Amino acid sequence: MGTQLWLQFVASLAVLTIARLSWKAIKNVYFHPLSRFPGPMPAAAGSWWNMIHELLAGKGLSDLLPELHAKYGPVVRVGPNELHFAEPAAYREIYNTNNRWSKDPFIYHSFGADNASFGYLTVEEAKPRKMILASVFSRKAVIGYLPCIQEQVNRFCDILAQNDRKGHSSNLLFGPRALSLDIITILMFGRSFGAMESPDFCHSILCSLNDSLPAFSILKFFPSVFQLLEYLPTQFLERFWVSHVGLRRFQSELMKQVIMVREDPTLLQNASYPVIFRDLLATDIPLESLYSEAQTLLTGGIENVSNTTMFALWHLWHDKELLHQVQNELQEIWPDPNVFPEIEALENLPLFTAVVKEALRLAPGIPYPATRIIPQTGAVIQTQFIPPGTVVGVSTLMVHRSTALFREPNTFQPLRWLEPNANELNHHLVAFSKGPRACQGIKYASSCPRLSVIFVCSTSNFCLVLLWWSCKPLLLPSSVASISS
Ligand code: HEM
Repeated sequence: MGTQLWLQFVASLAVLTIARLSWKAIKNVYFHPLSRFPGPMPAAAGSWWNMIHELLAGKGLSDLLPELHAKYGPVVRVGPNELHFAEPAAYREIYNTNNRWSKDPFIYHSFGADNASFGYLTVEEAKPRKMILASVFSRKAVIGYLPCIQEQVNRFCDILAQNDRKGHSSNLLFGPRALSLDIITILMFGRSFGAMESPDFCHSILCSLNDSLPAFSILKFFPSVFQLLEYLPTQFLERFWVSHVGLRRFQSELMKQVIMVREDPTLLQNASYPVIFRDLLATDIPLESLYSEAQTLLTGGIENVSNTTMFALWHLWHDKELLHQVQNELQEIWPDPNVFPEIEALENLPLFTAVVKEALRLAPGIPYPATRIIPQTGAVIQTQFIPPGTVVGVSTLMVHRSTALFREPNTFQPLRWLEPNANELNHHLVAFSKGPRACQGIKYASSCPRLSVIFVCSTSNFCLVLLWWSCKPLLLPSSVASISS
C-alpha cells in the first residue's frame, strides 16, 4: 500500500472513531434512560469527564459533589449511567439491610482485591467470607485484642517521649500509621512488622502504600494497563512511574508474608493474641483470595484506623482546653496509673467517645460514593423511579457535612455528640456504612482509635505544629515548642 493510501486509511479510521464516539455521546445525553436527570452535559456524555477531573485536575468525584449539588439540585447525573444523591434520607434508602444491591465493578475491581470480602460484588458471593470475618471481628474477639492494642500504644508513647527527650520532632502522619500497622499485623499474622522502629515511622510498607495511592486512580480508568505493566521490569517502571512501583512493592511484601504463613501455619501457633489468619487458613481459601483478603484487612486496619486516630489527636493537641477536659474525664476513672481500669469503663468515656465520633464524622476514611447497582426491578429513591442497571451512590461526606443535620458542619465540635439530640445525630453517623456491605471490622475499628487516643492522652502532652509547606502534622519536642510559643 502506498503512503497516500495509508494516510487515507488512518484518516478514515479517525473520522469513523470520532463519529462513533460523538454518536455515543449524543445518545448518552439525549436518548439514555437517565437523560431526564440534571448534571453537567460532559458527565452525561462519557466517563472521560470524571477521568479528566481525577487524573488531570487531581479532583475526585467526592471533591466535586458539593459544587455539583449546589448547581443541579439533590440528584445529579455524574456519569452516563450514574446518579449521585445529596440528601441524607437517600443514604438510608440505598444503604439498608433490605437492599441487597450489588457493588459497582468499576470502583470495587480497581483495588486489586477482587476476591475478598470488600471486592466481591454480590452479597451472596461475599457471604461465606463474611461469616469467617464475623467471628474474628466479634465483640468477644475484639476484647481479646485489647491487651495487644494497649501494649503497642504504650510503645508508641515511649517513642514519642524518647523523641521529645532527644529534642526530635515526631511525624504525626506516619506515626499513627506505623502504630496501626504494627497492631493489625500482630493480629493478622502473629508478629509485628516493626513499623514503629523505622526512622521517622516510615516503614517500607507504609511508604509503598503511600506512594501507590495515585496508581489506584489510573488503574480504575485503565484496568488493562495493570496487566500490561506486569510484563515490564521494576527498574524500568521506577524511572517512569514511582507510584506503581510502590503498589508493586506493597503487594509483593504482603504476598511474601501470606505465602510464609500459608506454607507454615505453625508460625501462627505461638502468638500471644488470637490471630486472624489462623481462622482464614483453617478453610481452603485459594492463595490469590487469601492475598486479597490480607490486602483488604491491612489497608482497612492501617489507613482508616490511623486517619481517625490522627485526626482526633490533631484536634486534641490543637485545643488545649478540650485536651484538659478529656484528661480530667480519664483521671476520674483512672486515678492511679498503676491500676488499670476496666476496659468497659475506658470504652464508655463520653467525651473521648464524642471526640472519636467527631473525627469519624469529619474524616470518615472512605469519602467516595460507595456505588451500588439498581437491580432488575428498578427502584424508587427520593420518590423518583430509577431504572435497572443504574449506578447510584451517596458520599458519606455529603451526609456528615449536611448543614440540615450538623450545626457548622465543617468545624470540629465534639460536644455536639453530648447534646440532647445526640441520638438523632448517631443515626446519621455513617462512617462504617450501613446495610449488608457495611464495615466488617466495625467493632475493632471503633475500639482501636478510641483506646489509642485514650492511652496517648493519658501519658503525653505534646505540642503540635502543621508544616505549612507539606501540610504534614508534626509533634514538636517540648523544648522547641516552649521557645516557639
Ligand atoms: C475507622 C476505621 C474504619 C472505617 C471508617 C471503615 C469504613 C468502612 C466502610 C465505609 C466500608 C464500606 C465501604 C463500601 O461499601 O465501599 C467498609 C467495608 C469494610 N471494612 Fe471497614 N472501616 C474501618 C476499619 C476497618 C478495619 C480495621 C477492618 C478490618 C481489619 C475493616 C474491614 C472492612 C471490610 C472487610 C469491609 C468490606 C465489607 C463488605 O463489603 O461486605 N474496616 N469499611
